[in-house]
Amino acid sequence: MVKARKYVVKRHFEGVPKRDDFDIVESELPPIQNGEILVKTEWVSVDPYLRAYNTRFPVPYDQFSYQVGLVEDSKDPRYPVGSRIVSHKGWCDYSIINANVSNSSADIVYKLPDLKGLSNSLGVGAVGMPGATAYFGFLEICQPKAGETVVVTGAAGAVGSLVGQIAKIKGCRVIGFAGSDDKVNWLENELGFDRAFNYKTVDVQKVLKEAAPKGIDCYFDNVGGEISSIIINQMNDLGRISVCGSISTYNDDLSKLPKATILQVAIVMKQLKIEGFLVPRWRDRWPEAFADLSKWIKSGSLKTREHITEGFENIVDAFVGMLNGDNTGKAVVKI
Ligand SMILES: NC(=O)C1=CN([C@@H]2O[C@H](COP(=O)(O)OP(=O)(O)OC[C@H]3O[C@@H](n4cnc5c(N)ncnc54)[C@H](OP(=O)(O)O)[C@@H]3O)[C@@H](O)[C@H]2O)C=CC1
Ligand SMILES: CCCCC/C=C\CC(=O)/C=C/C=C/C=C/[C@@H](O)CCCC(=O)O
Repeated sequence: MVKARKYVVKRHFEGVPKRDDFDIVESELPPIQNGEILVKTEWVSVDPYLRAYNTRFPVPYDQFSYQVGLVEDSKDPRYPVGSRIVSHKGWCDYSIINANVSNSSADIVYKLPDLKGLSNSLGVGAVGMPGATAYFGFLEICQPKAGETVVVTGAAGAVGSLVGQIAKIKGCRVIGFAGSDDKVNWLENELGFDRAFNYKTVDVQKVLKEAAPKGIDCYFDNVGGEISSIIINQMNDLGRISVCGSISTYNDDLSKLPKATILQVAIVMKQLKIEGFLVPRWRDRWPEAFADLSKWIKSGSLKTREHITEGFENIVDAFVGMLNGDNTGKAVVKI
């Protein structure tokens, strides 16, 4: 018998999530049946969508998220003992998975991609869902061309740091916004962003006029809110905006936020293309992204950084820390 622990969300979050919004539930797992695998969690992901999706589910619910795990027992020949998988089993230390049974779009399980000797944690980061988000959300929606100017918000995070570097690989000029001077230094001095700014301390409109004198062709929007309105109003005709997320509002009551009428004139007059997306749209094609991303990481043209929290009992702290901006690069928890 294996003793397993999992986080259960017991009440909807109000504002910033709290440790007391969760219970840790312990149980003894039964022996596995035909078609099942027993998985020991090694890396757990904490992501903004866990906050954004919270009110969509009745409580209590098991906290889902991506994780990388080691197969410890197997009655499914596709996933032998000793192999590693990525699943959406979330914040638990052991789980039993039947990859043949899918009750919802959240029942995700696939073999950990070939990481060519890189850390397995990349399976929930640059070679996982956030990597696919940056790759398809930017390349498919922005359709960048060499020489164009690209702006990225949330630029020092899991998705944003990859988008900026992919844009450089495609020959674009890249400007990033992030929430601390250390993050700005990392973007400019290690990742090769042409310019980066601390959105908490600069006049965004002013620095953009100076850093993008020819205007902005592509905007990858991770944060929403006022900064996005300022950026969109400085876009060139026929510019493309990929709306990935709006983390600046995830802890807010949306009914109390101002409406963004100021954007509509810019969208019409500049003939902008603005498109939101959810990365599962391209799930069949994620392996394409993973092949390019792992190749770029191995060759040194794409750099990754992780903000690692240790310990199952510290997952909520890691989650809240990520929402507060503690992370540079991908926030992950080592179990
Ligand atoms: N559409 C889709 O399919 C997907 C969308 N996403 C979205 O992409 C975005 C980035 O996700 P991810 O890379 O995983 O997370 P990050 O690694 O970027 O972590 C979140 C970051 O958000 C920033 N942040 C927090 N509050 C604010 C605020 N009020 N204003 C501006 N920035 C803030 C913080 O950085 P800082 O210090 O710079 O403020 C923090 O580090 C999110 O909006 C997420 O929901 C992610 C995956 C899939
Ligand atoms: C059990 C619920 C999850 C089912 C879908 C399974 C996997 C999710 C996935 O791969 C990635 C999802 C990312 C979503 C990101 C959304 C945010 O950026 C925007 C959310 C805004 C909002 O809904 O308020």
